[in-house]
Amino acid sequence: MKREELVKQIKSKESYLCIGLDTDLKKIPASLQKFEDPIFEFNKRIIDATHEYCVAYKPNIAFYEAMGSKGWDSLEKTLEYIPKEIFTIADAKRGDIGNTSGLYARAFFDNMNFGSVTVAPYMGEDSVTPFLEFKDKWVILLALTSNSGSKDFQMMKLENGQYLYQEVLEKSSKWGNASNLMYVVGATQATLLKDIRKIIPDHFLLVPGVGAQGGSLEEVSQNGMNKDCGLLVNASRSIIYASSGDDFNTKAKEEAIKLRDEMKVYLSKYL
Ligand SMILES: O=C(O)c1cc(=O)[nH]c(=O)n1[C@@H]1O[C@H](COP(=O)(O)O)[C@@H](O)[C@H]1O
Repeated sequence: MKREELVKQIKSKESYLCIGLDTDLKKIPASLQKFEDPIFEFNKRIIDATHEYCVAYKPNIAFYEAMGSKGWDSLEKTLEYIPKEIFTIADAKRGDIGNTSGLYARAFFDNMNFGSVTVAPYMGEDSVTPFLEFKDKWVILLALTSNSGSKDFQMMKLENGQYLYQEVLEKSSKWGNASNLMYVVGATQATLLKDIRKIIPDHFLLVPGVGAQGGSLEEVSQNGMNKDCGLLVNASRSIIYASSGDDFNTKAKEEAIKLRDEMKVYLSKYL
């Protein structure tokens, strides 16, 4: 997907919501277990109920990989089912020597038709650039993650006085551009978004960590928005498991609408 198409969708839906399809067989209602592919049935109902209110879906690949070949089937069917105008993120956190990264890129961009893939920056430039060679596809590079372990390396002070995550942003922003490279910044790190915007004013940010992890949507929006919105804010569990009963899809819809309504306000206030 081209950047202009993503921005257009955000403006027309008045939403920068990304819904995480972190679908766990143990958490989906008993009534769906009778289907041949309960994971797909669940995702299908979630997509039907929420697609008007979000601009992206992010299946976390771990939830599918954990189920072996059946899980990959559910993932492929889910990807096919997502309406074409919606941005898709393979949350796989890949990255390896260049030759191997090229194969990961083919897996998600050629074999499956994902619009983007999350990539870890740890192995450096040649591990990331193979993902950037695909037209209208995006790399979403981990910069400052939402978990407590982000302190272990990402917040390490370097000799030049910068934190490691700042160095990651500065250096990697030259590998691609604001039309093929985004960054992950956790919603729990919202206070640092103003500083992050000084380094990368134009790039889109994928911001997970509102909902179940407690990040503030208002703080993220106030500190992180740029002239094109520049944000995709993800919520997974708080939407897809808003109810554990058969009304899971209507409850998911309600949660998605709540977030979209809040986003509408912030788009008019901070954009
Ligand atoms: O790359 C991610 O999406 C990601 C990065 C990060 O720093 N923190 C984070 O929670 N995530 C993912 O975002 C989703 C968050 O899920 P919830 O906490 O249920 O909303 C999960 O799929 C995580 O793997």
